Amino acid sequence: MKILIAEHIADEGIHFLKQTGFNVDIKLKLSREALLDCIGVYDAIIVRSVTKVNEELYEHATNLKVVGRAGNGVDNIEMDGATKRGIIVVNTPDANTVSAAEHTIGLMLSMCRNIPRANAHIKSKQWDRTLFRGVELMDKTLGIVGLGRIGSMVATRMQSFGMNVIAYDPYIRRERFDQLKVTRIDELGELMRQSDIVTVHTPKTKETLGIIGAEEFKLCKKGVRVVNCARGGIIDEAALHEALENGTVAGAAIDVLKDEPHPISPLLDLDQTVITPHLGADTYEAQKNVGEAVALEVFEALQGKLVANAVNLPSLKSQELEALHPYLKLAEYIGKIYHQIRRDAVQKIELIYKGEVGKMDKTTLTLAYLKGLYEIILEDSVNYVNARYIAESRGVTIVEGTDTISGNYTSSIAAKIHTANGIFTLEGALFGKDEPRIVDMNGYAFDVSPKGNMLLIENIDQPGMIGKIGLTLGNECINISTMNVSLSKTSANALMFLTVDAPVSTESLEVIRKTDGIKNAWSLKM
Ligand SMILES: NC(=O)C1=CN([C@@H]2O[C@H](COP(=O)(O)OP(=O)(O)OC[C@H]3O[C@@H](n4cnc5c(N)ncnc54)[C@H](O)[C@@H]3O)[C@@H](O)[C@H]2O)C=CC1
Ligand SMILES: O=C(O)C(=O)COP(=O)(O)O
Repeated sequence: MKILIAEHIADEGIHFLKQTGFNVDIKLKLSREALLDCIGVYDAIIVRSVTKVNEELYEHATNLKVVGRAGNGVDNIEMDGATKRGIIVVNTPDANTVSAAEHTIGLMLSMCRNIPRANAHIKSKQWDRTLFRGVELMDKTLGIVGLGRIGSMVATRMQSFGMNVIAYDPYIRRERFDQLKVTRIDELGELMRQSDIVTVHTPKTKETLGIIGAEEFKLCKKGVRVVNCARGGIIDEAALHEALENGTVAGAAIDVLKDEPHPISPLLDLDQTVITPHLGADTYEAQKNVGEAVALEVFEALQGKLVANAVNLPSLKSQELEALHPYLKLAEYIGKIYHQIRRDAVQKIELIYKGEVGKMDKTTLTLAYLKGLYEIILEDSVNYVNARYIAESRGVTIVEGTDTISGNYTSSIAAKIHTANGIFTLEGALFGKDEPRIVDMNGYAFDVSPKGNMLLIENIDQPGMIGKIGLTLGNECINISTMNVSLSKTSANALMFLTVDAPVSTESLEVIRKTDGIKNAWSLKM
């Protein structure tokens, strides 16, 4: 596997990837043309916030399986393009939070006390103490837009400065505001009215781009100050420039610009601004954390593992993933069976999660089922990332449900596949901690461990069939490890699941199918 590191990450991360045996190329500052030229040979790319991972890049990246974002914001990565191609995008959202929060506070203090200008002044060998009078933070109101990881760290730290902290974040539960002792404000306009300093900590999205603009500045106290350590453009730069010039806004502290990495913003020319070149995550600690985290995630994602910080997958914590693992295996096995037996196009899938498994993350379990289902026909081109996309693009309706009652088992997953030619049902249960079993197929009861090479035989339920099948398989040099027979409750047929030592060839399958009393036979690979 080949990995391209396209932006600088810490040595710890590079070292980790190299010792895994992967082929690691470090090509920093490649021109766009050079990047597009070489990306085709890579299985993974690691970037920070500068490289645009977009449709143009995906079109050249014919081998790409993983995009590793060494950092938090993923606004430089086009998610739909990645998802439909099955490219997994991973990031490291917790690794640089402290640094970003501390930089926000550093910027805030620098702005309020005019530290950068005073520093430049004295370094030019001047000493005038009348030019830099600042303002205190104590007893001022800090308005936070976006009370997520960084916003809440800024909140608690600024409370220790004696600030009154209020926040606007409609997506965060009230309890979280109470827990942080932050006053919840229901409207952005109201936050603008009350704040002495406003700091933004949202991701850059269609909704947040320009969320603070000319209209919002009209609502502010005269002399408000603003901080943007999130993404360029969340505070509209033209509106901010105007508000700084007309005195509505007294100061702006900014780490991120709309046109970075090009230092062309008119904000750079104003005395009232303190600006850093996107340094929020630039500490030794954050870079070490980020580098190690992204390296591990890229390594795991390349091995097909479900990674905790996969951005285009449901988000799960590592402990949740661990608990989910045996159920994911079960869901995937159940998925794998249908297309090894039937070809009929799937119209609708009903998945019922029964018992304990009903309390777990159904979205991810359904992805595992769909991955299993499509792996049989699409092989490696399906994974957790694009499994649902594939189903939906084929017009398949997916219905998920739960049932607190799971019959004889603590947990089971029942799949009902609707096709133009009828319904196919399959149920799998988990035995012990992590043993998947097939317990029912189309009304035939079983207790089968789905593993390795298997054979499914449908035969007439008449004396001597087991011996006959044993003899036929023996003649074909097929060694049987286990055999599980189930009789139909409604017809004179039986179904038989066998585990065999080696794959059953098409020729042998034909011989088995022609054996007297055998109605059909399928070779399965689990
Ligand atoms: N300057 C730098 O070097 C760094 C910048 N960042 C940026 O910081 C930002 C925040 O990061 P985290 O706190 O980790 O993200 P987070 O996802 O933990 O928090 C973001 C919060 O914004 C809220 N939000 C989303 N849309 C909103 C809206 N329309 N109005 C109000 N609130 C809204 C969400 O509910 C969430 O609580 C991101 O843009 C990230 O890229 C992160 C690290 C370093
Ligand atoms: O992690 C983030 O979102 C950041 O903004 C840090 O970006 P960077 O990795 O320093 O280019």
